[in-house]
Amino acid sequence: MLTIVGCGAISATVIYQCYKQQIPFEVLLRAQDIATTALPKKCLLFTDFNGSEHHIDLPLKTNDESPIELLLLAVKSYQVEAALSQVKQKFSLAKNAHIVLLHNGMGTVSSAHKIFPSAHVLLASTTYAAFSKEKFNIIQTGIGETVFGCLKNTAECPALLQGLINSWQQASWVTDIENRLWLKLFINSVINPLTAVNNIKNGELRSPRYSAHVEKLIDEIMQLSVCLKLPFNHSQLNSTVYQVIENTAENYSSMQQDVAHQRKTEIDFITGYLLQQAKQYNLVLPCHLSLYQQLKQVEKA
Ligand SMILES: NC(=O)C1=CN([C@@H]2O[C@H](COP(=O)(O)OP(=O)(O)OC[C@H]3O[C@@H](n4cnc5c(N)ncnc54)[C@H](OP(=O)(O)O)[C@@H]3O)[C@@H](O)[C@H]2O)C=CC1
Ligand SMILES: CC(C)(CO)C(=O)C(=O)O
Repeated sequence: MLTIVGCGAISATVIYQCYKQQIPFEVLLRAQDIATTALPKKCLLFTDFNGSEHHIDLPLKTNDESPIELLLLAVKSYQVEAALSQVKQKFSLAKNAHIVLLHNGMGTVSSAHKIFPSAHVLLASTTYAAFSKEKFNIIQTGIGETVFGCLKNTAECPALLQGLINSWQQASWVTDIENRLWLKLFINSVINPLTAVNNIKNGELRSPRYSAHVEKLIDEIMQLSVCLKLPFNHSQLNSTVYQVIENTAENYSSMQQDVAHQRKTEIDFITGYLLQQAKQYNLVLPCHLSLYQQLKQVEKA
């Protein structure tokens, strides 16, 4: 059984996939969310990319009768540690259980190992897009690709997860998840804070006004990429960043939206993680550091 923590934009995307393909799943919600009137009849309203509405019953996990075999967390990176601690307080994990961390940014694996030392930690990344209109009312805005894998490529895909992947045309198990997460983090570290501090859509980064700044951020990323022995080169990274800017030109980045709605951002797990890694190689990344500090000021205000 797949156990899914929360029912936000991306977890609902996975819940919808399970519902469509009749894959057994259960959902772990906070006590206050179960009690709230915002969850009528324990049902999720999911509007798919074509605009069709689906009322999906949420089978809630409320007791510890059967230990968790496969736990999927698609929560904000800064919520991972607290969510895992809450799971640990109430539920047990099966021997050989797997935990899948699906979020933007990096740096949560150590928390998962600390809280559940004997579980296998898997990672995932998605380019699907969705947002919460309100609690348990999710609108899908983009169909993308979801990849799953294991750090250092040391484990095989567990059967339960393979079942989900087999039924999901736009999902796969990959052997280079770390590189993919780094690439996503590099892209996010350019687009997200720049659009957030300047309060602009992604597409505005194509303007000459921002090109020198984007160039400097990419130069600094390349210095870290070389230290980490990642297989990226400057022109490839540059064209990938501009391709994502082009593809999402009309969108506001998640960080711009978080700032606009006065929510906490994932900056500590994107630029913060980048700076932390750079420090280990005595690398200073002045442009990223300055953008990090600006974002922190904006977040505070
Ligand atoms: N939305 C998107 O289009 C995309 C998002 N991502 C990434 O995916 C990750 C998830 O994003 P998204 O789905 O948008 O975020 P959401 O905030 O919509 O979803 C997270 C959900 O998990 C809930 N939650 C958090 N902690 C717990 C807990 N301990 N117990 C139960 N529920 C919990 C949250 O509740 P509450 O709100 O009450 O805290 C929220 O409903 C992020 O890293 C994001 O950057 C990546 C690609 C696209
Ligand atoms: C790719 C990008 C920048 C799209 O907006 C994104 O992942 C985000 O907004 O978090």
